[in-house]
Amino acid sequence: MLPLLTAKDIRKADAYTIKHEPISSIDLMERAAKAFVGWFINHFPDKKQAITVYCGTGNNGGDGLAIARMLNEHHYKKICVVVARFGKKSTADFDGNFERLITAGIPYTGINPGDKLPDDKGQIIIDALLGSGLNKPLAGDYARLVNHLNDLNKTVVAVDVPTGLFTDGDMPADALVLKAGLVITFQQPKLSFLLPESGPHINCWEAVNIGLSGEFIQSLNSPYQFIEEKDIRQLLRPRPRFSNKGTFGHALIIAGQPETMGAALLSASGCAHAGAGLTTACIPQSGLVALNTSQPEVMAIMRDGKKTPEMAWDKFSAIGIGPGLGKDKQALQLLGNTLKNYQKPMVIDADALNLLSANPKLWKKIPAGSILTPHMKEFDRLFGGHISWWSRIQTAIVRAAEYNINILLKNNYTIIATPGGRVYFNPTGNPAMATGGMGDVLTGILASLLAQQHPPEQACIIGAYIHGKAGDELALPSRMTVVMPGKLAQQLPVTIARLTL
Ligand SMILES: NC(=O)C1=CN([C@@H]2O[C@H](COP(=O)(O)OP(=O)(O)OC[C@H]3O[C@@H](n4cnc5c(N)ncnc54)[C@H](O)[C@@H]3O)[C@@H](O)[C@H]2O)[C@@H](O)CC1
Ligand SMILES: Nc1ncnc2c1ncn2[C@@H]1O[C@H](COP(=O)(O)OP(=O)(O)O)[C@@H](O)[C@H]1O
Ligand SMILES: [K+]
Repeated sequence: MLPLLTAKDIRKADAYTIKHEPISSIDLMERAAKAFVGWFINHFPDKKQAITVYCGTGNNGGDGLAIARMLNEHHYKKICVVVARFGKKSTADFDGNFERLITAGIPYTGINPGDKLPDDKGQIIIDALLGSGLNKPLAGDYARLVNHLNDLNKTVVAVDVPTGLFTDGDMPADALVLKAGLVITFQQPKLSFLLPESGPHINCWEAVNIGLSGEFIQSLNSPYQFIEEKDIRQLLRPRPRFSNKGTFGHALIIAGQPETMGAALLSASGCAHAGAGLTTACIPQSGLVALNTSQPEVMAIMRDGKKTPEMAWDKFSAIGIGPGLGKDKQALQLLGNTLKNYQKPMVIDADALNLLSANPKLWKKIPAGSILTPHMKEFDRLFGGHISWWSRIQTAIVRAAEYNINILLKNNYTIIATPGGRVYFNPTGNPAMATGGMGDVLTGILASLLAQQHPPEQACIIGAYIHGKAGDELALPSRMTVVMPGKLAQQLPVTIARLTL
């Protein structure tokens, strides 16, 4: 896992590294600039392109000056530096790098408050105006400059953080930010890069290691963690040779209405393909032919639409409930009965979440360790409206602890909040997965992993990762715009095999 730090903690990690490595802060800046330049050269190898580096007078600006000098050393011929001197102060490392820039004979233009903004003949803009030190929304001269640069519609490469973007905390929806085609960010993605509010401002980002003390970063015990492939490789176990279907549990998927049988089929398919030993689907009677035809592997318990069928609850190692279930009286009764009769962690999704929102009495019946899988709208129905994704995360932390549950909030970077206060961000998945039925497959995967005895927190981490990874394997190589959920379910055994040692 890659710990994700807030700006405050990043400053602490910078200071610790400077003191204990030890390294002078200007040398750390040099290292950061070098890491940036390494990536920059890979992405933009054409050394004849005109590049303008816009620098503030803080350490982000100091990085910009060092980057301009290094690009010049790498024979980028047309480097132009613009220094925005909008404040009275500058940092010592900015000043140090300014001297080095002058010594290297690189020309620069200074702009002071109220000055006319210079023309820009560059093809590429490097944004080193403000970084993680942003402490208020852009206004005045900064706003004027950023609006001007946005209007130029050039390729912008941001240093560490796009100017105007807060790294964490609530972000106003209308925040002014210098839009970046690429952000080369230091040490770790900033938390805000993983939230939808950053979508309009960042096309893509790359994190480069600048060697901040790993030991110190771990000691901060950040609640925020970024899942990496190696974590999944550690968690997935090969199937033992002496095993049988009983070894991998029996999952029950309670889902579907006559008109939403597809949700039940997709969920059951996700469950079986993710490796449950046995999968049973509790479905409306009218769906039996569809189930038997499309998935002969899955067993059925039929519902007549009137009362909850008799079920031997104990024989199921895990339950997933909700996809396409409907919100009528029978669905409510079925959810109530399930919560009354089943005490092990279960997966609660879709209509089961909507029923829960409308019937808050059910909250106290949810088994400890259960997994709730809302998308944004379901989340807000459960917990009230939110002004930002940051505030949704804070609510998820509180509610996961209060109800002793895992909340898997679906998103481009799906967010998992655990009862112990951890927040995991899942890196896999892509927009080709934004298609109806995709969440139903995830519910099946999660129920399957619970049935296979993965503890709920692990099931969330593995489930979100392999779901997104299967989607990536299908969509990315051929730039497919849509991945069908049924196809994704079929891809799962391949994805899992590739990740199993
Ligand atoms: N040793 C370190 O601390 C390192 C820092 N690095 C760089 O340093 C950056 C952070 O530097 P700083 O903390 O100096 O901060 P910035 O350079 O991001 O900002 C400079 C100053 O601008 C002011 N400011 C904030 N918001 C403003 C606004 N809306 N309008 C006008 N002024 C505003 C603040 O007083 C802030 O300190 C990182 O993003 C990274 O690029 C890297 O060089 C790696 C090492
Ligand atoms: N742009 C995207 N990037 C990554 N994953 C996505 C994207 N869009 C959707 N997904 C994933 O697809 C699933 C969609 O779930 P959901 O909205 O519940 O679908 P449905 O209710 O139709 O089954 C979630 O797991 C989500 O993370
Ligand atoms: K910047």
